[in-house]
Parts: sequence; C-alpha cells; structure tokens
Amino acid sequence: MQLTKYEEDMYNGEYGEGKAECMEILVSLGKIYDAEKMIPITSAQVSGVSYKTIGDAGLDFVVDLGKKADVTLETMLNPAGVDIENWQELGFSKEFTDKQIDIINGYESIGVMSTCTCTPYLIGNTPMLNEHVAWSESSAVCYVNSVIGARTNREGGPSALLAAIVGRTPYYGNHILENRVADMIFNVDYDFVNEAEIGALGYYVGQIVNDKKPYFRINKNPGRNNLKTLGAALASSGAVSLYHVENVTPEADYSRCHDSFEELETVTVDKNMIEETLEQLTTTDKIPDLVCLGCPHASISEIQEVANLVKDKKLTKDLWICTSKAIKSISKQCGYLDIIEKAGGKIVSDTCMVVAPIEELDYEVIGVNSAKAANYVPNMCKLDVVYDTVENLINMISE
Ligand SMILES: C[C@@](O)(CCOP(=O)(O)O)CC(=O)O
Ligand code: SF4
Repeated sequence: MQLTKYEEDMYNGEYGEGKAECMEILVSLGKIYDAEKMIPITSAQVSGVSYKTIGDAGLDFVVDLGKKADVTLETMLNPAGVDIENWQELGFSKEFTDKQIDIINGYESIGVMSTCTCTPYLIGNTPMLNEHVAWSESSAVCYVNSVIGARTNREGGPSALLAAIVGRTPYYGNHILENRVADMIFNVDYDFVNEAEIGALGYYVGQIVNDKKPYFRINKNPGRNNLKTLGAALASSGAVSLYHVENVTPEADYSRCHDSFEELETVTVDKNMIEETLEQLTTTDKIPDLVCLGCPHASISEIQEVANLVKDKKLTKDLWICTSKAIKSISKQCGYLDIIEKAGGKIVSDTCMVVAPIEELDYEVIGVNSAKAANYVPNMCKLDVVYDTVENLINMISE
C-alpha cells in the first residue's frame, strides 16, 4: 500500500502513539482488501455504543483510546442503550445507565459528538455526492451511499473511529467508482402503499442479494422516509451497503453503466412475495404491549404523522417513538411532543428497541413498523413482534 509522507509520519509515530496505532490497524485492514492507498475522509459515524452490545470490553477500549487520541473531523455516535435523560422513567436500571454514561463519556474524551443516533444525516452530518466517509451503522451506511451518493464501506464501529482519528480510510470497495454499479435488477410489480410494505420489500430482497448492489425499478418515488426504511431492511436481512432506484437515487443512471447491465439476473417482485414477507415478520397473534417506532430513528415528518394519528386519542398501551435528541427538540417546538404525550405516548431519544435492554422491562410483545426491528427484536431481545403499519399499530392500542 502506497502511503503519503504525512501518512508515513503518522504510521511511524511522528504524530503520537495513538495515531500510529490507528494507522497500523487501518493499513493492515487495507492490505486484507488489497487497497492500493489510503484516502482522506470528511466525516465518520461510529457504532458500538450500547453497553448491551459492547459490554465492559468495549468500555475499556473506548476509555483507553481516549487517553491517547482525538478524532480530527466531524464524528457522530450511534444510539446508546438508554435515553440518557429519561432512563429511570422508562424503567432502565441505574447500573446499566452508569456503564452507558461511562461509554459515552469515553467517546466524548476522543472528541466524538454524543449524538446517539443512527440518522446523522437528519441532524447535520450530511455529506455530498462522491465525498469519502467512514460510517458504520448498517442503515446509515446504506442511506449515505444510496440516497446521498457519498462513499463508505460498511465499516465496523472501531474502524470508523480509527479512520476519524487519522482522517483516512483504506481505498477499496464502495470508495472506488467502478464498484458502485448495480449487479442485480428487481422489477417491483405492485403499487406499494405503506412503510411496512417497503420494509418487507427490503427484507425480501436483502435475503436474495446479500452484499450485492440491487437496482430497483419502482413505479413511484418512495420518498426519503421510505428509502431510509428500505435501506435498513436491505442491510439487516442481507449485507447491502448500496442500492439504486431508477429515476430516484443519484447514481442510478451511472449504476447501469456496464456492458452486461441488461443481462444481469432480474427478479420481479409481486404482491404475493410482499404479503408472505409481511406475515413472516410477525411472530405472534397477540396485541403489542409496547409499540416502538423509529427504526431507523424517526424523522420530524414521521413524528408529525404519529402526532396526527394519536391526536385526541387515548392510548391503552405504551408507545415509544425513538429518535435523536435534536429531532425530539424540533418535535417539542412544533407541538408534536405535547400531542403525543397527551395521548399517553413518549418520544424516546438516544436509544432504540434493539440496543436498549427492553427485555429487562415487563413487555412481551413489541409492535414495530420497521422490518429491521422485526428482524432484530426477536433475536436480540427474545421478545415477540407484531409487524404492521404505524396506523394499524396505533389503532391496536387506542381507545
Ligand atoms: C443493529 C444495529 O443497528 C444496532 C447495534 O448497533 P451497535 O453496533 O451496538 O452500535 C447495528 C447495525 O445494524 O449496524
Ligand atoms: S436497530 Fe434501528 S433504531 Fe436501532 S440503531 Fe439500528 S437502525 Fe437505528
């Protein structure tokens, strides 16, 4: 791998032990993928935050790194395991919360912004077309590659963090333009009408393509909220980091630019496939005792939709909408928070139904409108899920 003089100096410790250790790991990673060089990045997004997923070993890693290194560019953090302000009201333990706060303090000691969200692109970390970044939460990776057109591999939390410290990442995979072309076509042959169907489409296709780059022909623009949902699902049932939607995503035209595009394997997705997937993602016929929305974290327009659905209603079960503190603050400013709380719901920030230890609370059935959450909650929380639209889920728990 060819390094610049500056990169060599970092590698050789001219800029401190911390940067040297980061460069050594990133150069080794680059050699595994035959990267010819390192490239500068403009932003990072770091997963591996919840005490539920990284434990004491992860806490020690972050605290230790904080003693010898600092990030050198805009770096945001993935969700934590609790709502930092409202952990007690939600029922989480002080022991877990104390450990979680130690992890967040550890990341802050490295200069990482403790935004605790998987939707950094909704709160200002919005790269431009063709920018090179190092992001690690799988839904965020899929969105920044596909909907924004910036370039990142599906980094691990640590490799994204190390890249943020040295300002470099190995040049391979999605960073190389020729690797961003489509390699499988999906003709979506039905009029989807809601987010649950879009999520089911992503879950179904993700299982087929694994880490390929699917090219979708869909008869109408799904819109940014549904593209966020589609990418999360593709990245959870498969390992998709980049997809294209004809006439919608920024690189769709370029993605067809290879000789054999028309010969690519092509699948037609019809309503039966989607309906089977919708059923497959629900694990019980019971009513949810917690409806948990916002996976990936909810946008302000998704929260507005919830407020409109619960306005003047009384909820009979718990309702959480997971999002970032920044979006929660806008929700308060717009009056949506008051409407939701008046109905009995909560806007929960900093965490989500997958990385929070909700299995330690008294819930048995979680209602979700995210195919990713429907996929992960039974596995990571050992709880049943009802997968449906936000409208149907709220009707299930309203008087
Ligand atoms: C399931 C997921 O969204 C949450 C867990 O994230 P973390 O690695 O604990 O920050 C991770 C991912 O999909 O990248
Ligand atoms: S599981 Fe969903 S809400 Fe949680 S971090 Fe991943 S995308 Fe975000």
